[in-house]
Amino acid sequence: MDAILQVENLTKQYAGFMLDHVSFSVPKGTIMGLIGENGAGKSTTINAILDLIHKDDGTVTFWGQELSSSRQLKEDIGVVFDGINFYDTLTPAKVGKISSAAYKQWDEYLYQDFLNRFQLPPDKEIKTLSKGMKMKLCIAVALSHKPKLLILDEATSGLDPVMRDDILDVFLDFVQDENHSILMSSHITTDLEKVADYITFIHQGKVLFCKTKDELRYHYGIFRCGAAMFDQLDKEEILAYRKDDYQWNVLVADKEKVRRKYKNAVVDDATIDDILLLYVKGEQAR
Ligand SMILES: Nc1ncnc2c1ncn2[C@@H]1O[C@H](COP(=O)(O)OP(=O)(O)OP(=O)(O)O)[C@@H](O)[C@H]1O
Repeated sequence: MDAILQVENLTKQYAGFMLDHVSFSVPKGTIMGLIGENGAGKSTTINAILDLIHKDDGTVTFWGQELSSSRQLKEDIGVVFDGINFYDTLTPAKVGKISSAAYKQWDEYLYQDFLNRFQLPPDKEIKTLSKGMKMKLCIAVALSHKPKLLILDEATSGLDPVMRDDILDVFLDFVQDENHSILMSSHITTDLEKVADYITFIHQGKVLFCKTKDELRYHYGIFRCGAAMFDQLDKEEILAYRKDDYQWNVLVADKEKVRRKYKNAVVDDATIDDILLLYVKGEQAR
């Protein structure tokens, strides 16, 4: 697997929280979704990857190289956070001018195209833009310096569904070039269901799993059953479970096997939200 980004044993200790030996990699031409409950450690992971916070341990390599002061690496990585970091009195046009001086690979034509596509008025001060417009501006800037890797931390959260859909198409276009990849954290798991190739689930500072989205979609399922059936279940087949008022909801990694083994079993497909909820709010079996 040819990885653009490789994270190995990334560790960061805060009082009351530890990012604990987080490892995953983002292959070329793919989108990696980072999911997890509030406070799971997604932003800490992204900040440590980008060297914005000091890591206690672990290595992060981009194209097989550790992030250093290398200017080229900074050109090659586009970053968007949930929050704007441009001065309020700038306008999108001025941001373009500043960025063209800051980035060797800046493509003004592409930037103007994004301003049009995202319906961003070039001459309005940033302080007068809505949250979603500011977010679109950040995405336009990140893409216009022609990075090879985009790192997005909750970058689509302020956007309405129509604009999110447009932006997701932009992301899918971006990874059509097989030398490009995206790492994106999001609580909007339906967005990840649409675009991600892989999902890394961080729970309480640890990677719970890193899997292809198709494995989750085609193999994971939720077995709904009563107490008697639950007691009979082979515990090896259970990933996590939770009891509600009427039944047991059991997350299984191979829904077809369970369907075959337990006749008349009700086994639903599992969405990423279902998986997250069962792991976070339920009991983990192994
Ligand atoms: N600078 C800091 N000092 C101390 N603790 C911190 C600091 N930054 C983050 N934390 C703690 O680290 C933990 C993980 O936070 P982080 O922001 O990485 O979570 P997250 O998964 O991105 O959450 P959310 O989905 O809410 O954005 C939290 O308990 C948070 O309080």
